[in-house]
Amino acid sequence: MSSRVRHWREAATVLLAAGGGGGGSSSSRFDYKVLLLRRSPRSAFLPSAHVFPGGVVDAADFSADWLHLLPPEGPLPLLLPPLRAGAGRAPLFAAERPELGTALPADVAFRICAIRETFEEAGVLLLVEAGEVASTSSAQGPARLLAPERLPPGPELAEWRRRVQRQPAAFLQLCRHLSCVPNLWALHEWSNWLTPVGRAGRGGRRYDTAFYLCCLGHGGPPEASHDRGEVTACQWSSPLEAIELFKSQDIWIAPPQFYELCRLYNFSSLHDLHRFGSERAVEGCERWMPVILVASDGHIQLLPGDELYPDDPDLTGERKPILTSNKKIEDLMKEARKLHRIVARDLHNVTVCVNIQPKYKHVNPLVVDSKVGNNADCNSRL
Ligand SMILES: CC(C)(COP(=O)(O)O)[C@@H](O)C(=O)NCCC(=O)NCCSC(=O)CC(=O)O
Ligand SMILES: Nc1ncnc2c1ncn2[C@@H]1O[C@H](COP(=O)(O)O)[C@@H](OP(=O)(O)O)[C@H]1O
Ligand SMILES: [Mg+2]
Repeated sequence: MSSRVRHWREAATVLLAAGGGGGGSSSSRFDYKVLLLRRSPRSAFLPSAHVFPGGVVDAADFSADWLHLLPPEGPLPLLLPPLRAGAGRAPLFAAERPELGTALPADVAFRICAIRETFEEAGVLLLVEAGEVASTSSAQGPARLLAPERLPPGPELAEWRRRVQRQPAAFLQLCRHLSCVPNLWALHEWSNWLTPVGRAGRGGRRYDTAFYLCCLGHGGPPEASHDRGEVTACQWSSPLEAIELFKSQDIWIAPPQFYELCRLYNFSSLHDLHRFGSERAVEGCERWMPVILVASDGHIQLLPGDELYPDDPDLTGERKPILTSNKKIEDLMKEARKLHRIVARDLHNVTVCVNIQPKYKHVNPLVVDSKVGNNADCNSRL
């Protein structure tokens, strides 16, 4: 066993975007939709929140058995494009995990985790035929799902889903049974968020979560079904629809997911989003832990690069995890020149304000709500 003290769990999630159905409204700015899941009100972390599919990584996601999937065809080729020299490397991708023995590289294991969780939580299987792995390339455009005739009949697939929920190692058995491989190549490293200290759920739950982008073309968004347990609803929405549902208080989206939806807002076309995400991924990313600054009339989540972001943020909560000010948000905004922050005036009045250059060739979020015009220095408005 590792002697590492664990202050958080490691997790993976996927921004699953799908288009290509040709059935989208012509008045929509977007030709794709993104999958959001509502968490159970009984969840110990983010109850009832809308999030992307995802969850905690399991030892089975790191299993060396994945390397020998599908004998006698041979080892699963690890064809993930290498990161560019000098790329950002978030700690969860670089960590040694001696407790797992000979294990898969973390950027493969976290992809398997995200794909497994998407099956468990939404019933969507992001697999590729084993025989097609060698010719799978993101340069070909958004990914395809398996043809429906390659899947087991509905009740059998539902039983596999329950088995995987009970025992994550069953996911490898399912892939073996179908002669398929998790489509690692369809997932593109996008970002990495660590739950702020002051936002731990029941039992101190915090998550260091790898966020991937996956764009699916052809045939429109696949049917997603919740599991009546951990997840109580599934919906495909354009970034604008999701943000509007949040603003109208129909749904509540946690700040990191809100930030990422505002980034997606830059892309109205699935192909542009896919091209950007797949080409940018070789730059890697860094871990972001928001630091909470409580003001007199709301709170701000400071992000790296903001002039108020601490030089030495308290990752574990042993020093000063939450900052406080007796000033109003408006004053804290007026005084600042370098902004990278999520401003929450209340639960549903949330704005991302950023005027710094994004690192790792990323894109800044767009500010979607013109009602926040009183924020002087946000980079862009709609
Ligand atoms: C995938 C999760 C880590 C959930 O794991 P689970 O299914 O419960 O095993 C999901 O929570 C997630 O995607 N988290 C990513 C980032 C994160 O930690 N978000 C929440 C931050 S706390 C917060 O924002 C609350 C607030 O500020 O009001
Ligand atoms: N029916 C249900 N209602 C609420 N939460 C559920 C549930 N079934 C499973 N869960 C919770 O979902 C989490 C598993 O999520 P994932 O597989 O995405 O990591 C676990 O949370 P904890 O790990 O917080 O206990 C588990 O307790
Ligand atoms: Mg989950």
